[in-house]
Amino acid sequence: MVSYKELGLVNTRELFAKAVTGGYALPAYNFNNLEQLQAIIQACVETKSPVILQVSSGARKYANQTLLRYMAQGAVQYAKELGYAIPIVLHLDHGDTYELCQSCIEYGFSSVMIDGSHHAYDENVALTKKVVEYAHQHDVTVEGELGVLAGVEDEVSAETHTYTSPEEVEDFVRKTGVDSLAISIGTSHGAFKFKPGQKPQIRLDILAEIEKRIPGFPIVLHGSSSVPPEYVDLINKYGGKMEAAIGIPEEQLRAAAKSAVCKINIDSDGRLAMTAAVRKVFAEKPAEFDPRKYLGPARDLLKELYKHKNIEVLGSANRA
Ligand SMILES: O=C(CO)COP(=O)(O)O
Ligand SMILES: O=C[C@H](O)COP(=O)(O)O
Ligand SMILES: [Zn+2]
Ligand SMILES: [Zn+2]
Repeated sequence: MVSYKELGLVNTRELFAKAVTGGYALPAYNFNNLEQLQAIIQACVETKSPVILQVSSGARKYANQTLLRYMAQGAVQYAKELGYAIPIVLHLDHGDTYELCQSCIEYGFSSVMIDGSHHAYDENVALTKKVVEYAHQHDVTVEGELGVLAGVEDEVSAETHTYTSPEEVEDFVRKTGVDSLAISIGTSHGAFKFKPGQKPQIRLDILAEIEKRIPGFPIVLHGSSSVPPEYVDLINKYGGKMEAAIGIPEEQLRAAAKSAVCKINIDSDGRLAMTAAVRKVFAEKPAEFDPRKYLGPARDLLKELYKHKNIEVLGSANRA
């Protein structure tokens, strides 16, 4: 058993309490490699923002869970070296079993998500409650989920959104004891969230209804990339093919961040930024073959993106 506390990581409890009262949201950025982690930490140190580092199932398969864990734990020292000790949460994104959550907790994660939203309600309650009981023994915080996002998620795909039903949230939170709740209000994973011609719109009315039922309770939004057109244009300009990629407008996320939404998950925007930067180098300098010469610019653009998110969208800058 490795306690996250000995590693200098923090759980989400106090950070979420401050974010709810302060009217901002914490960034939850996924990472799979060194350059992404460097960009996240540099951006959050420079903007003095607390941060949630997320490890997904895809990341565990791609990069190895142990390696990612040591990297995130090392980030605590890295931030200090950069000159400012920001609060860092190491979070399991979309945990699907009790055993996985347990193993992450034993190896120093400070927060886990148990995503039981694909199960029947009662099974979701039972699974989430079981994870909470174990996690809380170690002062690890737990995110649950109610409602199903459209699109592909951990190889499971849903055609349409099943919006979170506001009637269920109070019962779910009370029965499970979760620390935060991910909801479905029209966001979705990936770069193709809306069809061309469709108005990109999330259901802030459902969010307001949910907040009425569980006032001040920390809410999480998944699938919250904005898919900046400038990145899509760069990708297409330099040989890519990503027509019709559409995300969540930033002003809607800004509005959500001011409410009880206190964690906003962003992964795809980072993928787009890196892809755009790498494609540009490949197109302009075809003889380049040192990975640092294209991953470096990718890291720089990524850092710029995260600083923008912290300052302009989430409001998490200067909250560390
Ligand atoms: O929700 C996410 C990770 O859990 C990421 O969402 P995006 O695909 O919109 O970046
Ligand atoms: O939930 C989705 C995240 O964007 C991570 O996805 P991934 O499993 O492909 O790494
Ligand atoms: Zn889910
Ligand atoms: Zn997600």
